[in-house]
Amino acid sequence: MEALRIALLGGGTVGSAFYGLVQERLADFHALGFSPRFLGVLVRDPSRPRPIPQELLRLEPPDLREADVVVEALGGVEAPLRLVLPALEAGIPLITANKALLAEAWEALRPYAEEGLIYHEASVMAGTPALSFLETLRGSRLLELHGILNGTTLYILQGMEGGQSYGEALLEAQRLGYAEADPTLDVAGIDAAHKLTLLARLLVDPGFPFSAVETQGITRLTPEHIQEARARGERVRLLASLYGKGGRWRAEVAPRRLPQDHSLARARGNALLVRAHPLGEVFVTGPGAGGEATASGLLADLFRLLQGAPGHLPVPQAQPPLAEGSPFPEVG
Ligand SMILES: NC(=O)C1=CN([C@@H]2O[C@H](COP(=O)(O)OP(=O)(O)OC[C@H]3O[C@@H](n4cnc5c(N)ncnc54)[C@H](OP(=O)(O)O)[C@@H]3O)[C@@H](O)[C@H]2O)C=CC1
Ligand SMILES: N[C@@H](CC=O)C(=O)O
Repeated sequence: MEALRIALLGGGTVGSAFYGLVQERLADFHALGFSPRFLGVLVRDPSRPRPIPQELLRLEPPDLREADVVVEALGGVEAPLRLVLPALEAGIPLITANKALLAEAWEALRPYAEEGLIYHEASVMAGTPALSFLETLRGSRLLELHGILNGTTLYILQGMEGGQSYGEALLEAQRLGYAEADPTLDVAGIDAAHKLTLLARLLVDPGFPFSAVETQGITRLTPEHIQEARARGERVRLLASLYGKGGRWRAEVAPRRLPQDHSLARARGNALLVRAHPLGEVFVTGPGAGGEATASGLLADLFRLLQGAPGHLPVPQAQPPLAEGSPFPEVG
């Protein structure tokens, strides 16, 4: 049995769930010939209660170059970047759920992603296949993509449809561990824009800039918008859309009106709808936030790594759109 030394950065909602899931799935590691061992778990406040043994908690990161794999669930950009870069330089693979890091620090991380050292299934739609789903679609050319990529805003919009207030629904999403540490990232559409950037790099342009995503959130939506949509037989969802317009890719995050019987409107979880040539239309839906759902995505990546598969590779070169897309109407 080969030892597998894991350095875990972050022991919050996601990091704690990942630690627990590794313990629960020891038999699967053993079946692959590995015995996992945590070198340490980086946190800010070791006195906070969490389901990780106290002796593993670290205020300073363990030496990441002693790890076989670094799993990052800290959040933010600067702090994780400073920690993971030396490990990547040393050729140590990184598994991360941190879409902000990938979206905003791409210039530094791209060479390692192109080497296959970065695994990030959990960064988009948590454990529901989004990146692996889109990788298979590379056999076709993307025509357009529309996704519900943020669980917090979906939860808020569903709550408002059921008569909850915006504030109550947001608090509940935070309690469930769906929201970012700074929930402005969710409600202002920035988290969905981070995720859309990653999907664009995987499918249409390896250098797609985060700044190119036109982003609106749900903060100016009122209960009246939701009720008016319902009266018209529609639902409002925060959609992340990537489509061709005037020969260029447009990436937008905005609240959109969907017919209530549309697959995206009916989805209870996060969802991704893709039209591609010659494949046609494909749709995937499932949980896109929460500790366990995200830990499942991280663990899938760890198994992928142990079985010799590379990380998530950006598309090799930019591809112009084949056709004009048809985004859903915006609200208001
Ligand atoms: N929650 C979710 O549903 C999902 C989250 N993600 C991503 O996963 C990552 C983690 O999210 P989540 O677990 O929810 O966040 P939390 O805030 O619950 O956890 C963050 C963890 O990182 C630690 N931490 C943060 N900054 C530092 C630092 N500078 N130094 C040392 N420790 C630090 C915190 O320590 P302490 O506990 O002491 O405060 C905490 O343990 C984020 O990138 C998020 O976007 C991705 C998909 C879904
Ligand atoms: N805050 C995010 C967590 C998962 O990425 C969300 O609500 O979707």
